Amino acid sequence: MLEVQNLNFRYKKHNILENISFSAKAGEHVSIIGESGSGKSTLLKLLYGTYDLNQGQVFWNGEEILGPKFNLITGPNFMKYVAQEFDLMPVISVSENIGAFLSNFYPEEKRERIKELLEVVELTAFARTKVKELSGGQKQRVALARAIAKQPEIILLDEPFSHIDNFKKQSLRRSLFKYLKEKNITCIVATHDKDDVLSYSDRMIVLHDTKITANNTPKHLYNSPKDKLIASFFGEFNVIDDRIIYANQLKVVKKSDVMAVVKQSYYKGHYFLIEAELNAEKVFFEHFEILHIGQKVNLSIEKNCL
Ligand SMILES: Nc1ncnc2c1ncn2[C@@H]1O[C@H](COP(=O)(O)OP(=O)(O)OP(=O)(O)O)[C@@H](O)[C@H]1O
Repeated sequence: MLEVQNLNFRYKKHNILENISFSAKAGEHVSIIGESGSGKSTLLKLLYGTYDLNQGQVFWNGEEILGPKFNLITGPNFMKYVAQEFDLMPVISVSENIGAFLSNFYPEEKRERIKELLEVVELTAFARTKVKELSGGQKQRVALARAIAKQPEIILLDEPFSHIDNFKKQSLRRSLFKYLKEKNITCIVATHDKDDVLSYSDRMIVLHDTKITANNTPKHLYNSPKDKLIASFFGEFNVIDDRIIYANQLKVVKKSDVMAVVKQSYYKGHYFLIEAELNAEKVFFEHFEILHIGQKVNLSIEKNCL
């Protein structure tokens, strides 16, 4: 179990994180979200022992994770951290990078393990390719495979799919997160992407203004976003009578007391996002077909919680 107790950290005089406390059980998947610059990457680095804390403590199964003042080598061996800049060896192959920290005493097992890892990150076809010849997304996949090669107890992922294209992202996400759950590896992910969170995270921690402002299940935070920051993470929304109403909760109906004028329709694949004007304010709603500029529509709020 990871336990973070009253962590405080500043870069020089600039407070980045204050009074951060949370825990994560074995096998739990926790997402850290927040605006750019809110301290997500810094928090992961602190969990890994990259810097000394100004205050507070971090424990894994009761063992304290200490910073460079107390450790020559950053990062305990039960923990792996995949940074946004992946630190690979460019002139050796994908397989050699993935196997770099695996024991050479059992060559057959090592080969099998590398094969399994190449499958998890869908890089089997690139096994012999030199890392310097890979794209950014392919390098990121090598870094992920290398991090899980020795089966850590806990893995820290900083925007793990940021360089990976949409074609691959969905299947890679399913494959990696399923693998971590099966192996009971605790996973802490800093992300901007709701698709990393909604289907996979047990908990979601929101960082804002140096503090944790929410720590709950994604389902709870989606259904009851307590502020605009949380709602905006999940999608387009409106504030109507001081309530947050997602665009997909506002419906066009035959009759209602609320009339809006369509300003724009945005094609989204299986629906259109409609921007309209209601009492001189912008509103957004989803509709199954295009609506034309100037068209008047009646709207109604429909709570469609799962
Ligand atoms: N090495 C550093 N020295 C000084 N300030 C830093 C350093 N690294 C980050 N910061 C500052 O700390 C704050 C938090 O940065 P951090 O990278 O943790 O945010 P983030 O939430 O991960 O952002 P993003 O989503 O853009 O990756 C920012 O204001 C940043 O400028």
